[in-house]
Amino acid sequence: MKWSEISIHTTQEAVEPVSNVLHEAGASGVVIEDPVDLEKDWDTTLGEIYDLSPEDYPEEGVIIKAYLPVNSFLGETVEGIKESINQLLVYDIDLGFNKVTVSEVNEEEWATAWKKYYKPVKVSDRITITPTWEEYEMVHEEELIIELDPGMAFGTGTHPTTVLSIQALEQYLASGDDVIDVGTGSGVLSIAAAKLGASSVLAIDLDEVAVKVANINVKLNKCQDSVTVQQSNLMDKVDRNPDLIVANILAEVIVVMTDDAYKALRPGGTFITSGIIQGRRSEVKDAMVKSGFEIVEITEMEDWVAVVAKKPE
Ligand SMILES: C[S@@+](CC[C@H](N)C(=O)[O-])C[C@H]1O[C@@H](n2cnc3c(N)ncnc32)[C@H](O)[C@@H]1O
Repeated sequence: MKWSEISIHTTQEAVEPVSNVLHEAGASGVVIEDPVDLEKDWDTTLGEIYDLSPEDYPEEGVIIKAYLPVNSFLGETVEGIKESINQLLVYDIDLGFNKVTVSEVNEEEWATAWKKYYKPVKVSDRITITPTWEEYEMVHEEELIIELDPGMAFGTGTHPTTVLSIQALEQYLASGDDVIDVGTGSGVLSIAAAKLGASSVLAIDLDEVAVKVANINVKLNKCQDSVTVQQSNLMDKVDRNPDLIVANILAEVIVVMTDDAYKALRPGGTFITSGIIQGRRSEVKDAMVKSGFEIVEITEMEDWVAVVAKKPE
C-alpha cells in the first residue's frame, strides 16, 4: 500500500490537539519532531540510547508528521485536517507557522519512521514504558513494565500529559481500587492502573480504532482479567461508582464531564485530569470546584498541567 506523509509545522502548545486531529482523521502513527528533545537531559540510567539527529528537527516550532493511506479520499481528508487545525484557533491555541505539506512515502519508510523516536522510557518511580519491538531488561524488582504498540491510537506513554497522569495514578491509586479511564487511547493509563493494583478498570474511548488498539495492548500486558475496554462517549454509559477516575483529554472536554464524574465517584473518590494546556488551568479548576470537588494537587510538565481533585467524604 502507498502511504502519504502529512507534515504540519506548528508549536509545542499545539502538539496534542493537532495530534488528536490527525488521529481522528485516521492517521497511523504520529511522529513529533520537537527541537526541545535534542536539548533534553534524557534519563539514561536504565541504559536507553537516544540517538537523535539535529537534521530531523526544525529550528523553530515543532513538526508533527502522520501517515495516511493513499486513496481517493486523501484530498478530502487533508482538507478536513487543515480545517480542523484552523478551528483550534477558536480555543486560543497558537498554531505558529501552521504549514501543512503532503508527500508520498513507501510502506517501509512509513513503518519505521516513527518507531525510531520511540524508546523505553521511565515515566514514574515504578513504571517504565517500552515499545513492543524493543528488548528491555528490568532494572529492579519493583519496576512495572508496560509494553505498548500505540499503532494508530494516541498514547506512546511519553507525552507529558500521559506522564503526569501516570505519576498521579502512582500517587493516588490504592490497591483494590475500581478505576475508570476516560479517553483511553492506546490503553496506557488503564494498563498502568491495573499494574499499580486496581482490581477493576473500565477503559472508555469514543474512537473505534483506539478501542481496538487498547484491547490489543491490554492483552499484550496480560491485564485482560481486570481491564474492560468500551466504546462510548465520556461517562454516558457509566453505571458504577468508582474509587478513581482518570481522564487525559483536552481541557474543553474535561469541563464538560466534571458534573458526571462527581456524580459517579464514590464519596472520597479521586478525579485525575490531564491534557490541560497551561492557559486553561483555571477554567478546569473552576469547573471542578463548581461541581463540588476539592482540588488536591496541580502538577506541571512543560506546557501542560494535571489537576487532581477529590469528592468530599
Ligand atoms: C490525549 S488522548 C489520551 C490517551 C491516553 N489516555 C494517554 O494518556 O496517553 C485522548 C483520547 O480521548 C479520546 N476521546 C476524545 N473525546 C472523547 C469522548 N468524548 N469520549 C471518549 N473518549 C474521547 C480520544 O479518542 C483519545 O484517544
